[in-house]
Amino acid sequence: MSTTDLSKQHNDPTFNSLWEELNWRGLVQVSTDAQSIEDALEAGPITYYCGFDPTAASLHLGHLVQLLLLRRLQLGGHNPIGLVGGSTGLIGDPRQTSERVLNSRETVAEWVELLREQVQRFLSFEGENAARMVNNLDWTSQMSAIDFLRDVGKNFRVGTMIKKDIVAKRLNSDEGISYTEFSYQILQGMDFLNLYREYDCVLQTGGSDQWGNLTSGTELVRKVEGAAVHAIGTPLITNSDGTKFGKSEGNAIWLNPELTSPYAFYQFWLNTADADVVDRLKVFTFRTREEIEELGRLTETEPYRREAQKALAYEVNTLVHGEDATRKAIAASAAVFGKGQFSELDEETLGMIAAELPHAEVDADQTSIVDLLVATGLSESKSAARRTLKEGGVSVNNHKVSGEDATLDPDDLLHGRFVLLRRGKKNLAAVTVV
Ligand SMILES: N[C@@H](Cc1ccc(O)cc1)C(=O)O
Repeated sequence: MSTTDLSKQHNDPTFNSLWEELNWRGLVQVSTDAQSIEDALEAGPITYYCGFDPTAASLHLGHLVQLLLLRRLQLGGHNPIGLVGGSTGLIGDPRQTSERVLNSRETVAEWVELLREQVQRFLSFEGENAARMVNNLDWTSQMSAIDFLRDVGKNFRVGTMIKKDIVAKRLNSDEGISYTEFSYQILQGMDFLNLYREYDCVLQTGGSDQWGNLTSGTELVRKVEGAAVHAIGTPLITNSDGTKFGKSEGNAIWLNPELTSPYAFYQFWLNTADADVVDRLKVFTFRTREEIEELGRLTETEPYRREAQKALAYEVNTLVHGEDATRKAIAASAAVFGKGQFSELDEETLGMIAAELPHAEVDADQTSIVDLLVATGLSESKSAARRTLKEGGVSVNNHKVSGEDATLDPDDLLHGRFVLLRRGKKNLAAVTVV
């Protein structure tokens, strides 16, 4: 990922407080005492943290809500701590469904480093409230089992632990829950205590599904230190039509451009439903209330212009992949929708497009358009392909071709290997010549 210029973002000065803005953006689903949090945020810089577990080689869209919340609080003058879960990643936060498979220590350590880089991009490490990165393996790897049970475990009541939402669900499932995953909440609680002691950290943020773990920390700090610390749980993002947010054809949308290309990422946001786009702008961009309300009005009066979706896709893509990648993604989208030239795109961008389309690999001597229409699946048969060609419904790189025996020109091979074939207005496929 490239570096984003974070200095361009700011909180909206029209709100009475940062807390009010977070609520307007719909970022607070659940929290410890709201008034105390608002007061603490107003009283002066506080230190807060959010943790990320290495369960994969990249963070995904669910994490982006947290990354941007970290950023919003830092823009408000507060001191962020980004935590990577070098130890918690070895244990596994219980999921509702089933026990996790343990990953090797090497894999977890590798992923920790990849995540650390991703988290860092959303924080500023300069100025008075410079961010800090920590790894919870640093305060757990040397701890003995005896110390853990005597010093930490004594503060946890099993009765309380089994009432936590996800633990309760797992306990009542056929599969049950291992002692390992059951202990997870103690580790996360210990993190908060440690960060409270070390850095005076008084707020933890996370998804609302983290509520059990968040309160494990606030309760531990209260018990051991007699201090009131806070937690904010953000809502799970849902699509208004009931489909799952953050997936494209069942696949997760990753922040790593090698796992989800900036082009696919841009498309994902561009496809946001009218009914959801205002909510997404609130959560995933730094647009002001006024700007978002205006985009909401445009969505109502002129939905076909998709101004809100374009603003959303532009901004989120820029936040995650940088301005240059976004410009290329926009040019690529224009070409895909027949409003721009494929020949103007660079090789990498064409590769991203090809990866998202029906696709055929052919030899250099296979130049018959009829054959290519069939190979890519754009036409069901050679006779169907001939018919479409005769009707003038086929284009190569957005240029109409005609004649049943049309063939590819060497010039048609973009960057020596890509051809974009279109049938009708909407059906696009890629051919790579190997
Ligand atoms: N449990 C969090 C990650 C986390 C780990 C350690 C912490 O101290 C905080 C958060 C999650 O799965 O998303």
